[in-house]
Amino acid sequence: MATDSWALAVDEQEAAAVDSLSHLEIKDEKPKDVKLKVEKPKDEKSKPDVNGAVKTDNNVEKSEDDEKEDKAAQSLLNKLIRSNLVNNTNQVEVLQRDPNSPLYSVKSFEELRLKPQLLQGVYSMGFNRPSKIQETALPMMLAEPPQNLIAQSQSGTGKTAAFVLAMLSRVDPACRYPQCLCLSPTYELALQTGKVIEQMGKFYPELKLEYAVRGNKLERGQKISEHIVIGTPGTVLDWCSKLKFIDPKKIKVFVLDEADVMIATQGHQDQSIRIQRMLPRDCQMLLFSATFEDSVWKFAQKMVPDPNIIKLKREEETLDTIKQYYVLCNNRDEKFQALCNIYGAITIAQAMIFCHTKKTANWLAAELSKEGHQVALLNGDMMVEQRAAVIERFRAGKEKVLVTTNVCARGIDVEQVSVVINFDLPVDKDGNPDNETYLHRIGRTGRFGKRGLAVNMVDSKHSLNILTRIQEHFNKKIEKLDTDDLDEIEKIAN
Ligand SMILES: Nc1ncnc2c1ncn2[C@@H]1O[C@H](COP(=O)(O)OP(=O)(O)OP(=O)(O)O)[C@@H](O)[C@H]1O
Repeated sequence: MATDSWALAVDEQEAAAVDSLSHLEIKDEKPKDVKLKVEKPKDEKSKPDVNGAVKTDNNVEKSEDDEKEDKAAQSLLNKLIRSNLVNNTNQVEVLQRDPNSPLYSVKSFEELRLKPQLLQGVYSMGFNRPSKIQETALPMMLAEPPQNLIAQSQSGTGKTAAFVLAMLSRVDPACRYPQCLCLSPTYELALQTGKVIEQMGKFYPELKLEYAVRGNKLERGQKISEHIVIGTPGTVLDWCSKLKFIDPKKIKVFVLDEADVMIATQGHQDQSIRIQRMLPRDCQMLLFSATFEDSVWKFAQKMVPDPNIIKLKREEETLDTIKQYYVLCNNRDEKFQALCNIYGAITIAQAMIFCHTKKTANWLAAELSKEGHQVALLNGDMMVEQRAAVIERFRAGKEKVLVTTNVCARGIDVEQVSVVINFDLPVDKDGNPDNETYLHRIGRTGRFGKRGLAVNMVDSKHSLNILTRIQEHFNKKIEKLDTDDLDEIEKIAN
């Protein structure tokens, strides 16, 4: 990788996000600081929290920006802690624009007839064969004439790698202007995708990439010669319209990534639509989302005319292999005592403990540490990179207990964790049982049908009512456990 904007070594990923920005002029900020910031939309009223800490206390009513920050932070966290594909055995659902044309799917990257330098890039990333979603999405994205695509599949199933490969395949390096434009909801997510472009394009040094992100100030009147531009909607819109750094009429591929995160901010939706309207009719439009609720679908339809649609359902989680218990307590201290009794009676390899607020999580982590446990704490005040580091340590077994609020740990797979303790039961913002979160905390996918143990702490009539409703919802008995009876606790472990 010979150029300044591409000069990244694959094995120096951590330094890469900073390095890749080193050519950018960041006003009033050292480039090193920039990486840690969570991008705020331009219209946001300034908050005291300028260090990018993502405030995510569960019991605080969320503004639109908070919602978006949660989603964007979660998405970034997932990317930072993931090194492999998330496996999925579900069938891909395909809706073709032209149902009469044959549906191609590939089992190898060779079948795609990629340029050799791209195939080399793919293999150098350790990809042996296309992921489930890639099998169908890649032939569609690379077909001639180009076809539009809306694709939805869970985080970690290979969407980013797929559209990056599509963009790299379509670029003509001889034409020194932007031909592919990719929108990401935040600065950090744009950098993450940029890294994938850089890795996959490692053996294609003629291709150049530019980041259209806040802080990258180019000279007025300048035209960008890089082939691929990745950025956030506000800056990309400025570059396409007011500043005219990019000629949108020359864009051949337009990617909108993380549509579900994007739509959490009305401003971003509007900007994305305005950008889309500037593009030529024959521009290939590709939209990706990890989830597909109605709002995402409506937005997707506005953005992508005549699309093919690909969906890959999440693998179903089930409670079938989980033993569920509840413990009756009167207050927080009794809950803590019950927890200590459980730890005293059975050997727990690794456990995750969920609290409702970060205050409780902080308190509980401190108390457990005093008892001599090695405790990891995920707290809503931590920056995403710090959270990722905590999760990595926990995964590596450096700590045996992870105390967290839900917001910090949503979507983190807990395969190796056999015990989950709901120190507080999951409730939504109206105080009703949050069944989905309950399932995600303790459920196991069929394939990993390992046995697990879940203990729910109940400390009031209200929480007993929540528990009863959760039990009814899943139609699975949650047994009462007397934590003063050591023999009884021992039995549950067998
Ligand atoms: N064909 C493949 N073979 C092996 N690993 C792959 C393949 N495709 C992608 N990966 C790896 O799997 C992980 C997830 O891929 P990717 O980031 O593309 O998923 P995603 O669906 O875009 O996730 P998100 O929704 O979080 O952006 C990454 O570590 C990526 O390098």
